[in-house]
Amino acid sequence: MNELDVRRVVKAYGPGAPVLDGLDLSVPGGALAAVLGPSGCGKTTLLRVIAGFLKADSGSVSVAGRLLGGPGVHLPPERRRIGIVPQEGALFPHLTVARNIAFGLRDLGRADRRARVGEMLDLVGLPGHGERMPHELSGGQQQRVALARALAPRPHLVLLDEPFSALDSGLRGAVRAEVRAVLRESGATGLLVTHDQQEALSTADLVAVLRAGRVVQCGTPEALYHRPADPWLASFVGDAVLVPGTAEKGTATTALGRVPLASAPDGLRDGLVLLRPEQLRLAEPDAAGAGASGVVTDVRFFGHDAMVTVAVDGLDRPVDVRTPGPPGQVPGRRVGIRLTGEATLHPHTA
Ligand SMILES: Nc1ncnc2c1ncn2[C@@H]1O[C@H](COP(=O)(O)OP(=O)(O)OP(=O)(O)O)[C@@H](O)[C@H]1O
Repeated sequence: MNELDVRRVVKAYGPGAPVLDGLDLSVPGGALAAVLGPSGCGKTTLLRVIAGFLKADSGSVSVAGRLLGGPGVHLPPERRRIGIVPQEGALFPHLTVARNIAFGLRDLGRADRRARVGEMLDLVGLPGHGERMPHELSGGQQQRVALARALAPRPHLVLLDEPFSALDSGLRGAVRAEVRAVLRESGATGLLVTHDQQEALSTADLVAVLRAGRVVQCGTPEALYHRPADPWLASFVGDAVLVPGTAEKGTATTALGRVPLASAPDGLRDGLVLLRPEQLRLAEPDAAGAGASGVVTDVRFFGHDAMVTVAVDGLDRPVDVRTPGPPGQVPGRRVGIRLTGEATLHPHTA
């Protein structure tokens, strides 16, 4: 199985703090991993180090057990067997779709090249489009051709650098799903760089969040969302409700009620309890099971759901409750709150 292994990679552009500061990242063969982080955190730098366009100051990069960059080793990009799907304008505008896809297949004979281009066009759902010019395709079709071009030489790893950012939002979801399906079918390992949390959570098997030059957490989308390493990360990947609480025997007691803990640092008793707004349910103020009550201060309706802000008795800051469908609430109404699921506990200082 193919596998990407990035070990303790350091990369600085100048005398200041390094952009990558001892970064570790492993991606199992066949998985699609997303590298997610705020603008300027070093995502593109990491991609360029893996691809071989940049040399790391120290550390190593291996793919499929082969050392590509490390002490005394720096293979050029064309010898790394890595495919790249860049942001936009990815295709050579003066070449047909077939010639774009055949670009990395110069080592094959004519007949084999032709056959491989045909296979790739089928794989990305564009059979018969080989003689078109890139400008004759939609944005989504162009990205599929870019993916076909990257996959054609059978790379061990495909790097996707914000490949959906130029697509309008209506098209983005569909193209993402197609790209994911094509990558699965090809069996290639993928690394998708994005600053879009929804994209990372909905598209990737694994999400690695970058901050201050390191991966702060790498896990499945579910683990990242429900067991975030710290409150910053929790807020970065979604909406978070943070309330003070006390832990005892795996359960936290808060002003919102009691909730089982999915994780807590060893020995931590008092801290911040982290929940997602959809774990809070509105109830009648005196309903059985309601752990708290308060007054609705704001209601925002998003169509598929709504966010209801509640000033809870005993809490300094209001909390957000996500409710499905029309909220059926108005500011000023008194409501109860019930907690569901599990929470995580974090130190106050985190
Ligand atoms: N060639 C360069 N020379 C000097 N500094 C650079 C260079 N390239 C990037 N940087 C700096 O390194 C940091 C990380 O940049 P990088 O492009 O890797 O971040 P990113 O996470 O991809 O950001 P974005 O999401 O905005 O694309 C930034 O502070 C950037 O200004």
